[in-house]
Amino acid sequence: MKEKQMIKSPLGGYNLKTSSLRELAWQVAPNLLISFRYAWAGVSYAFVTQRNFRIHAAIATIAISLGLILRITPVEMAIVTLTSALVMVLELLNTALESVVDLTVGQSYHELAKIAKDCAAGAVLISALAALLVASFILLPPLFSLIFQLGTF
Ligand SMILES: Nc1ncnc2c1ncn2[C@@H]1O[C@H](COP(=O)(O)OP(=O)(O)OP(=O)(O)O)[C@@H](O)[C@H]1O
Repeated sequence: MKEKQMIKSPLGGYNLKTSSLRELAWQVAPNLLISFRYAWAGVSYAFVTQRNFRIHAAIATIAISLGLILRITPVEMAIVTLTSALVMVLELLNTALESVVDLTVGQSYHELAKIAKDCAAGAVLISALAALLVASFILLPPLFSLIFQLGTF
């Protein structure tokens, strides 16, 4: 049975809190499998429509494969995986935010829409730069030593 609670907000007014269903949602996933399917639909949408997401996915695949080939330690592997995933996660959030902004303001110019989109793009940029640095620190030394070893044969 659905339970509703009216919570007094500190800024005045009330927030409607429901224990199980979100009443304002057009549809709520009835089970975990369908939830997963919606999440996968989001990832597929980003992959098909966002060139940057495809680039990040390709770079992440290369970085993780290199890590396996170079036999870096499990902790290093975890760091490379996490930083690569972070870039893709932020790209997904950037795509979500762009959609919400476009839904709100349509094709009209709004200074706040610009701030929202620019900041979301900035978050992706910073995570990509950090991932590049992390990959350089972890992958380049063993890669260079492998190339050096191959060169000496
Ligand atoms: N409605 C708007 N009002 C004001 N500025 C906007 C608006 N829509 C987009 N812009 C500006 O145009 C830029 C590009 O918008 P767009 O929606 O293509 O985002 P993007 O980050 O370039 O997309 P992608 O991540 O797909 O490359 C934004 O970063 C923002 O500066």
